Amino acid sequence: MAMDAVRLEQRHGKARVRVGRVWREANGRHRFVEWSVSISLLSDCLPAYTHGDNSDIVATDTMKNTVYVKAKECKQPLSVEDFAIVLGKHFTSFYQQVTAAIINVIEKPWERIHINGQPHEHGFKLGSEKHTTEVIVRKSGALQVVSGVEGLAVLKTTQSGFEGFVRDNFTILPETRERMLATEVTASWRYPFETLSSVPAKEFYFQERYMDVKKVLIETFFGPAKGGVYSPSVQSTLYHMAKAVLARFPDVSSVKLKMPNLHFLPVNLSSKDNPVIVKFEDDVYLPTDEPHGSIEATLTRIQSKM
Ligand SMILES: O=c1[nH]c(=O)c2[nH]c(=O)[nH]c2[nH]1
Repeated sequence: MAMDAVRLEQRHGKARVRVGRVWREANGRHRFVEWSVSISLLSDCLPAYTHGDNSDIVATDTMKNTVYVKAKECKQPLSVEDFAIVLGKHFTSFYQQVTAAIINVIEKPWERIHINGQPHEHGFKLGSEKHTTEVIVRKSGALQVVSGVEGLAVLKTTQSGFEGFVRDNFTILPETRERMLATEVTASWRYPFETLSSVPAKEFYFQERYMDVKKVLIETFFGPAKGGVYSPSVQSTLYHMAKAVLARFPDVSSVKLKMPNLHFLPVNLSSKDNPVIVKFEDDVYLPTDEPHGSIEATLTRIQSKM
């Protein structure tokens, strides 16, 4: 049977290239990062798919090696975004057939250890949430930079409720103004820079922005240290968090938040003989993350240019 005409869309790359990089400062202090780098190249290499002709293929093994070469060449500490840009520039300028490079980097949260309040010269411990980025570099110099945080687990023991939702024959969830609220935030935010040359030259620009965005997300989730802030739903809290980021940072053009609702269920225990073994009084909960609510939204500035 003759086949209809087909269209082939393709990309190839190397996923999860792990690299650690130490920078040794003259004063004895070491800087350290651990990255997991994923590369995807867009290139005109259709003959490899259709005719077994690999002559235009950049080997994914070569892409892996490039990560180590570029890590070595970076003589100063840099952010995941800047490293992704270095790689993206390389692949799109070095290879004639590569039209775009999509680079994802996840940084492991190694944090400098403190001994008796003193920052250690070369000791680190693993923290929790991870700094992520996705950078797309095109041969033309067009650029897209998205930064993010992954695994930011937060919980508050009160100041959360859920009322006024649809009730039907299948609904058993009681309305409440008193519950726990727990989530593991995955956030990503997009910068308005559209070309390589418009990226701010300021050292650690992306790293600082990452710290600042995280701070705003956390402060908005919790509210003031005394009293906090009431959350009528995960949706509402998510929206306020995203809005706070856009309001505070003119150089962020959109924010995407994923906030699973990690339920803490009230515990009531009874038996045939003993109707009240444990009565729930906002004190004993069953933590569960399966199933969980899945709530996500993207908030975009309408005028996204600075
Ligand atoms: O904040 C919440 N949003 C929901 O959409 C939802 N659905 C649900 O069962 N509990 C909750 N809580």
